Amino acid sequence: YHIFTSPDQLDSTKTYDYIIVGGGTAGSVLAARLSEDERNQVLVIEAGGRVEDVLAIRIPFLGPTLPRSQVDWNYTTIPQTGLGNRIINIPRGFVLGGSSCINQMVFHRPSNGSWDHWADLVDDPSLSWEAVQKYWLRNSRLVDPVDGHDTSEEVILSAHGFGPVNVSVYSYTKPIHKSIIETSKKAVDEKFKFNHDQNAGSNLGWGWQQAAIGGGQRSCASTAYLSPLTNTRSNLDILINTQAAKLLPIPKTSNNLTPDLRIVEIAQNSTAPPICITARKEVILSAGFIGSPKILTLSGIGPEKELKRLGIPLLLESPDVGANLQDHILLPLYFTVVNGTDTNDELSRNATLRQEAIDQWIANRTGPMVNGQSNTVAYLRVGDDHFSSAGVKEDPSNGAGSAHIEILALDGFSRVSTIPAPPTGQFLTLIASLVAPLSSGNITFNSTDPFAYPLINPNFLTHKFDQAAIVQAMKDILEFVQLSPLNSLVTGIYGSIADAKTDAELLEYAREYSGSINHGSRTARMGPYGKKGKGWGVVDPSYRVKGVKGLRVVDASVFPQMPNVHTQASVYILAERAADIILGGQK
Ligand SMILES: Cc1cc2nc3c(=O)[nH]c(=O)nc-3n(C[C@H](O)[C@H](O)[C@H](O)COP(=O)(O)OP(=O)(O)OC[C@H]3O[C@@H](n4cnc5c(N)ncnc54)[C@H](O)[C@@H]3O)c2cc1C
Repeated sequence: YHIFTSPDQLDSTKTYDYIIVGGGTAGSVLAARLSEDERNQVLVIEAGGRVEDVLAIRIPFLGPTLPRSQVDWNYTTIPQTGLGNRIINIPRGFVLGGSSCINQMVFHRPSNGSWDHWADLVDDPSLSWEAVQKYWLRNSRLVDPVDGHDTSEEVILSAHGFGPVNVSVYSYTKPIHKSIIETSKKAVDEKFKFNHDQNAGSNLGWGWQQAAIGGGQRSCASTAYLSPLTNTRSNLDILINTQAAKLLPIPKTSNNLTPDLRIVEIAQNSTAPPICITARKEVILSAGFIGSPKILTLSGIGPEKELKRLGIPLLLESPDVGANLQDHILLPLYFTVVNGTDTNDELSRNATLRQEAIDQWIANRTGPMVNGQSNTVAYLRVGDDHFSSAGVKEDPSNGAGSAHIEILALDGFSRVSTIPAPPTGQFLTLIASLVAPLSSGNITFNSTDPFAYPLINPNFLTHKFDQAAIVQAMKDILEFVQLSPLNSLVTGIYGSIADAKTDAELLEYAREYSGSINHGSRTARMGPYGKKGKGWGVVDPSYRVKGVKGLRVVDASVFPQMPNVHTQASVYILAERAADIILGGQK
């Protein structure tokens, strides 16, 4: 493909069949797949720069250094009433490959029942587990960890595919994680049972964590889908460092009143003169759960009241644009472990050790830098009484095989909260996450400047169910660390959580220390064909924006309901499916 850094480098006589706005996780998949047919001329417009320019993207252990760096959009929420009015960081990848290049690489597809539930919600069987299986297989593949250890007890090879994203389990497994898995294998309580492969249909129980890492390097949308095409695909152009501001309708040539939104207005900053490019076939928005509703709104597609307030002429009333925002919260609980246990604490504290590890990684892609931060993970359900006591009639998850809460195990004191890392000692961090939240908010805007930041309000921890579920997650963690053999490694609880005895005190701790695990979604939700208006979604099951022509949205904003796992694999699967639908339509 050709890469351009400024719009004036584009050949002004060249035209494109497809314009993809946002070269992130979904956008990179679409760019690679749509350009497989050499008759298609494809243009990607990406706000950020190139992955190759940032070493920390490639080194898995350095993942946590990427948020708040130059490859992050650096968004924040408005004050969150459920979290003591704190403002929460919302990182998003500002780079070709998007958030897949700055995320923590955990790689989980939702359970089999989740997909079937989504298919029911949007009334389209082509979203069922069985129907999307081919997209899972097409997207990722299991590779050996760099230490070459036998993984047959850790994953089920036959559940995995042959796609470009490399996925592996941890190398050089640490004693804490061995102990966690041993504990789960011995646990009497079903909820803590060992799961041989959390990507094989059921996510529930403890398992060895799978991460988008191969050959010791992060495998993201950019390196997996685009890098292999660097010297091929003359029909793919990628324009970086450039933002799409809004979409404009093609001037009408007939009495057809449906707006045809194939003109993209782009600019490099708010003072640069905007340039318009027209797609012959379609524009696809893949600008993420913040970028896509923003572009729709600035183009006059959104809730009428909101557009009026902003003074944007209404093109199409679409009440769900920017609505239904949900995210998963993250809450770390810290434990001291037996003195001298081999954890990552020294690596995190000692700059010389870290540099040596980076040098080793650069020399031969081995050593501690080849791993992400977590290594074992559990997905759990809460009891049905949690629904009724919160006044909830339906199970908030995607069904009986899906989780409400997650526990991520990190060896060492993880720097994911405002609690300062202690200068000495060895730690285990167990992060509680709510993966089936009912708290829901929105994205709104207070400016028509495409470069202005929106108001992001996930309304974290405002729903009664979420409050009960996070307390349950904390109790589950406190129960698990007392089980054998893990209880012989864990020596105590660290921090003020040790004093929390009642549910109310546990909830207070959660309000004080929760942040986002960065799974924002649903701001241009998918709904069934034919149904329009509030609650029926922004796009149909073929990702077409309802009520206009020439425009689809393909990214995390279209999830019909939150995945009850980490979100990237769902984005990849939905993007592979979108490419298939688009290419199928042109045959
Ligand atoms: C710090 C962090 C940690 C995470 N950890 C995990 C994890 O461990 N496991 C997991 O499964 N998921 C994780 N996630 C979530 C997951 O990465 C995202 O859900 C997924 O990557 C979203 O994909 P997307 O295509 O919707 O958006 P993105 O990948 O964010 O892509 C959107 C792209 O559009 C570009 N863009 C936006 N606006 C414009 C515009 N106006 N013009 C041009 N370009 C634009 C952006 O720069 C970006 O490249 C994490 C996310 C973050 C940020």
